[in-house]
Amino acid sequence: MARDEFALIREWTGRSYGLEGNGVSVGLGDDAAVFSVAAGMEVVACCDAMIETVHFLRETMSPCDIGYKAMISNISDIAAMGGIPRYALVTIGVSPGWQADECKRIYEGIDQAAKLYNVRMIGGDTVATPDALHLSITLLGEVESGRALRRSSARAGDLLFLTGPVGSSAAGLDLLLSRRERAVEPRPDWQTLVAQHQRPTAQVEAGRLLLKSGLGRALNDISDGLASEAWEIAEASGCKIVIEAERVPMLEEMRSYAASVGKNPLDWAFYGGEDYQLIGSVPATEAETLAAAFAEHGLPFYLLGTVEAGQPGVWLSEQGSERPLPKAGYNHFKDEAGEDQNG
Ligand SMILES: Nc1ncnc2c1ncn2[C@@H]1O[C@H](COP(=O)(O)OP(=O)(O)O)[C@@H](O)[C@H]1O
Ligand SMILES: Cc1ncc(C[n+]2csc(CCOP(=O)(O)OP(=O)(O)O)c2C)c(N)n1
Ligand SMILES: [Mg+2]
Ligand SMILES: [Mg+2]
Ligand SMILES: [Mg+2]
Repeated sequence: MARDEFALIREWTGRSYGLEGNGVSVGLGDDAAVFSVAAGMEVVACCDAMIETVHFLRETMSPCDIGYKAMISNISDIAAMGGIPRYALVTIGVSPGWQADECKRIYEGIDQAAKLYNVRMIGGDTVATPDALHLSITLLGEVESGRALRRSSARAGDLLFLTGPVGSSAAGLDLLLSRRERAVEPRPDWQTLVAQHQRPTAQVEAGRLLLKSGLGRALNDISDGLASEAWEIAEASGCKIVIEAERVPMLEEMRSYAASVGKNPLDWAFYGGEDYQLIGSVPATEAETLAAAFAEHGLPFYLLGTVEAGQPGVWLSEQGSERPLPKAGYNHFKDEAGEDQNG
């Protein structure tokens, strides 16, 4: 890409360049951005990256999808704190083989998600990388002082809930990756699964409802799989979590695709990841009120288990018996057999 770095930044970030107002006193285009938060609010900040070959391949995601999903994974982490996403800082590492036009489309994806969730890009960094495309976003948001929803807040006597179906993204990825060797045409309704993988949604409205209603306790977003995120809550809160297998919400399209490839759909639900639904806990006495509040806002809400006193861990209740649910999920430094690749 024989082009000038500064001209490229102008081209890719065009709509955000120099934008001020609405809490931003210095926007994109200076050494750093300057913004303020409203009285009574704190800043909530997170950072997630997407790397070619690890988070996407050219054949699984278009440039626009890459930008969009990188924003969603960050917006989802703000949602999981009960916060309001506000400002984004975007770092792109461009490797040989990626054209300026493709990078522009990555920024179009970023822009689409930003518009949908009311986020403003206020800066970033542009660098060359030797091997694969890197996209890293830092997202800044606001949350009512002292009220962020933590992973450590689950208590014995709570019920466990989910804001939507899980396993769809992993099924969509499986569909995309097995495209070449598949003998039969995929069913048209399975396209929903591909869309869940490429263009997930972040549950900001649900996170805000949980915080504002005062009914939500622990909260976490599902990036590495239901099992892994439930384990994080159990360990941070010092509680035993029991998940009822038959209550785990899964799309009908996901079940039918899993059946067609001889896969147990629960494996994708527990260990797939990238669903960006929220998993949390609510005091059992408040669960009905919370379910009604979700229904009133037209938001899905599924109860799927209990939080109990006991050794921190996650158990699966299936056909009347309980067994430990392995603490597995997507892990950057382990292979599929669970071996640590770094020794
Ligand atoms: N390289 C790092 N340097 C500093 N903090 C990190 C790093 N990687 C992760 N963290 C922090 O560790 C925590 C867990 O990160 P992660 O598992 O990626 O969360 P999530 O799955 O919600 O995105 C977060 O507080 C995150 O900010
Ligand atoms: C080509 C390809 N292979 C595998 C995956 C699956 N995958 C990659 S990263 C990941 C987990 C989420 O990423 P991570 O960086 O751990 O996000 P975080 O938990 O920090 O939000 C999953 C399920 C994918 N999306 N694309
Ligand atoms: Mg992360
Ligand atoms: Mg998270
Ligand atoms: Mg994350």
